[in-house]
Amino acid sequence: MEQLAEKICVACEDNSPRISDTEIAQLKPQIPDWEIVEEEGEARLKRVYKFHDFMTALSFTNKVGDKAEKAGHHPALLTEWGKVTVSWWTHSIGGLHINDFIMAAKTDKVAEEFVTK
Ligand SMILES: C[C@H](O)[C@H](O)[C@H]1CNC2=NC(N)=NC(=O)C2=N1
Repeated sequence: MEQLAEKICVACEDNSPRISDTEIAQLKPQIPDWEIVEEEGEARLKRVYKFHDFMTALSFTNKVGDKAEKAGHHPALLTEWGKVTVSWWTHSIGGLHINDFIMAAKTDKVAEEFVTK
């Protein structure tokens, strides 16, 4: 099974394909704690990470931000005391692309470096 967290985001254009239901069924088990939610009429991947304080949450946020900038694919990040809500979707196609699944898996890897609760 291809490991999502090891994959690299592909360039994404307006006409890139959304991820298929078959691919979602295959790949979702690698990111079990992520939910697929509908927001503003678009499917998004969303997960809340919990931390023991604000600065740890902020540090996690920055690390995810660095990964995003390097990958050229950017999440919505909501940093609060003790928690960060991360959402991934692909603006250019108004929904989910394989890149979002790759970045969700990479986000889980970043979280492994932190003490979460
Ligand atoms: C030109 C630039 O690469 C694009 O605008 C990228 C930037 N980061 C992005 N991030 C996300 N999540 N979706 C996009 O469609 C997207 N587009």
